[in-house]
Amino acid sequence: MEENWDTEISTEKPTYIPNFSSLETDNTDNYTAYSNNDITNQNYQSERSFGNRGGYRSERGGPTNFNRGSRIGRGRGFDSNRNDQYSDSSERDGYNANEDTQKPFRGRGGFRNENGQRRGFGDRGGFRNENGQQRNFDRGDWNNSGEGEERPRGFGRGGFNNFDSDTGGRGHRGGRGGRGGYKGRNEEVGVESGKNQEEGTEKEVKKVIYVPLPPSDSEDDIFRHYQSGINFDKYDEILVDVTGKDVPPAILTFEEANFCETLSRNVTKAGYVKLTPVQKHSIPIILAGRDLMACAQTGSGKTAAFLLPILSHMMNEGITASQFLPLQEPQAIIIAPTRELINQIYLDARKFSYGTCVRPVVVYGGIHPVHAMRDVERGCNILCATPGRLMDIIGREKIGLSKLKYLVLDEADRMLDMGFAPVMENLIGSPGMPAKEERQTLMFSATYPAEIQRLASKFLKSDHLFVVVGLVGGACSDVEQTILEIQEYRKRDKLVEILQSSGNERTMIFVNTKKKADVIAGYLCQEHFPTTSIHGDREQCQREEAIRDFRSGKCPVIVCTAVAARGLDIENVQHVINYDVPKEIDEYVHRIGRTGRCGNVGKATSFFNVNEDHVVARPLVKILTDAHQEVPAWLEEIAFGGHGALNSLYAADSMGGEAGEKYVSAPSSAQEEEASWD
Ligand SMILES: Nc1ncnc2c1ncn2[C@@H]1O[C@H](COP(=O)(O)OP(=O)(O)OP(=O)(O)O)[C@@H](O)[C@H]1O
Repeated sequence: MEENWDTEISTEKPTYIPNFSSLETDNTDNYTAYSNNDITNQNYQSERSFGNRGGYRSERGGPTNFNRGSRIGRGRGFDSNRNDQYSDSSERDGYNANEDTQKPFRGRGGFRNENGQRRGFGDRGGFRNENGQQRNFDRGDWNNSGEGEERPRGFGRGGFNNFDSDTGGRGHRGGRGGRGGYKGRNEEVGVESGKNQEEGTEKEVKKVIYVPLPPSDSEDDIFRHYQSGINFDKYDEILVDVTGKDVPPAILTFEEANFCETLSRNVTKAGYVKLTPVQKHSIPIILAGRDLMACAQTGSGKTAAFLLPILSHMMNEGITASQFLPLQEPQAIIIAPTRELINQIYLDARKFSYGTCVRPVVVYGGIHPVHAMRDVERGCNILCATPGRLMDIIGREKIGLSKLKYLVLDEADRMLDMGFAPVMENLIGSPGMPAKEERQTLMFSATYPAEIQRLASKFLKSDHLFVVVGLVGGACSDVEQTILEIQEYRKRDKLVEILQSSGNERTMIFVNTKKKADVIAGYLCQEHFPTTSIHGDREQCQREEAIRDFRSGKCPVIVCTAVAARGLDIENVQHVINYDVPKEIDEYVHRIGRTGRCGNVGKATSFFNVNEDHVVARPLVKILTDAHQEVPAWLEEIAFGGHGALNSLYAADSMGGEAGEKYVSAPSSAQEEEASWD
């Protein structure tokens, strides 16, 4: 799990993504992975980095020269010193993440891929290890602290440092030479000392170098929103069920919520005129001080359902942020499973608290920890955080819990599933965390598996309420769902065919593995669809750039893994394509919920490969039926017919052969590598 500050440093190797610029005659990068633009306020100047010289072999086996003869391996560097000043690097300059010096590291950049092709993101500069000793990467040092050993490898100049304690020794062996070192995702590049420079503590800090651009302060940008759609009023027809005792009556209008003037003004400026059902029921429940578990379909306004009553309380109490206190004690903590989602929630909190003294702050993995802590120090009433960062910042005693009144878990079922539950347990057991009787705990999601509902009660008061709008786990009814039965080897052509016929529609394509995300994004670029991608192996700056490019329409196609399945609210996503059907039906519901939001209509197409996906056939039929969608006869047959026959009928698929050929079980691509959450 990525969110732990330390494990984050030690994640897997980044996936290589080719630079497709040479495919375009005008030499513009469609694939934003390593676009030649200045991609962040970090002033990355990666003009010549990241290329590869050789061809890129497509899955079909044919060599595909994505980047013929691009200028590579010169390692023009970038400077992320704290003042965000661009280091006027020479062509060989490397990368400087040092906060105290502006001296750029010299990079002669080189990195060989698995085929021995040279790539160009390198540092040639020295590097100090945890003991403050200079380590010289020039000579191919390799330190894998996961294995506690140090051994030289054939890295040419430069080295590779993998602090991965979990995946240590994963054999990044050989073939990665070239001048300059390869910078592992979160390694301490250019850090003078591995010690924490804050307050002289001895705790080791593994440096993450990304400092995101502060969001725009312009009122227009803060309140920018998209229009609710033609089906917004139909939300009122959805049945709502509230379980529990002494249920506060629902409100029907914003006026009934009795928000203070500033909050009401902000709600209006955000374009909210009418409440959605989840808001009608949740707002009075939260205002009444009750614990809540709420379930409502994707895109139906759950974020405002918890933010508005919390902010209303805070504003009525005249809460103001205390600036420059080393220990901040927020009144509310909001947790979400992915970086992009928590950032989005933060932006909503900022919007609704605009013009008040309530200060929301966001901390998440992949950004510079010192930057995050400084931001917290400036005052923090609402802390929006991913789980690992939250625990870290609490552990560093930058955040105290004594004033905590609201604990919100967005995507609560995800926050309580096996991946995050231990962190959540730690959180509620943290010193100073008010007992559940003393705080208000709020959980929101579109899906709640039964076992998660049971687990949730551990976090909630016994008199909590459960609001269900529609069906628990039901898909958004505004999304037209199509399931296509298709064999694996035909998926790509089908994808291209769909994209060609859909013009410039903003499309999210979901796959089950990070590697596949790269491959499909690359393939689409090659086919001249401006495409970007987001997955857990991409650097945070690249992830954010990918979302920016998709939002702006610069890249109307984005290939995603599960990191983008939940919560993201992007205007005008017209089509979601499940290139791979997810292994869990709840994820299907979240994925297709990236379209058809806020009363707008959308469509979702899923490539159903019987060999891989038969296990979800039955729940999928239920989802389609509940959402009044057409259920293909063949899918019903798979769901409810004898499955034994299916194996032989469809087995040949994975081999690319005719049905009826001898079946050889191939490992599921989804098993190969589960898409990381962060
Ligand atoms: N009452 C409202 N009037 C107009 N727009 C609204 C209203 N409530 C929410 N919205 C807008 O609807 C969109 C979807 O809201 P939100 O992201 O909160 O959905 P969600 O239910 O949390 O979805 P998901 O389950 O995918 O996380 C947002 O753009 C939000 O600003």
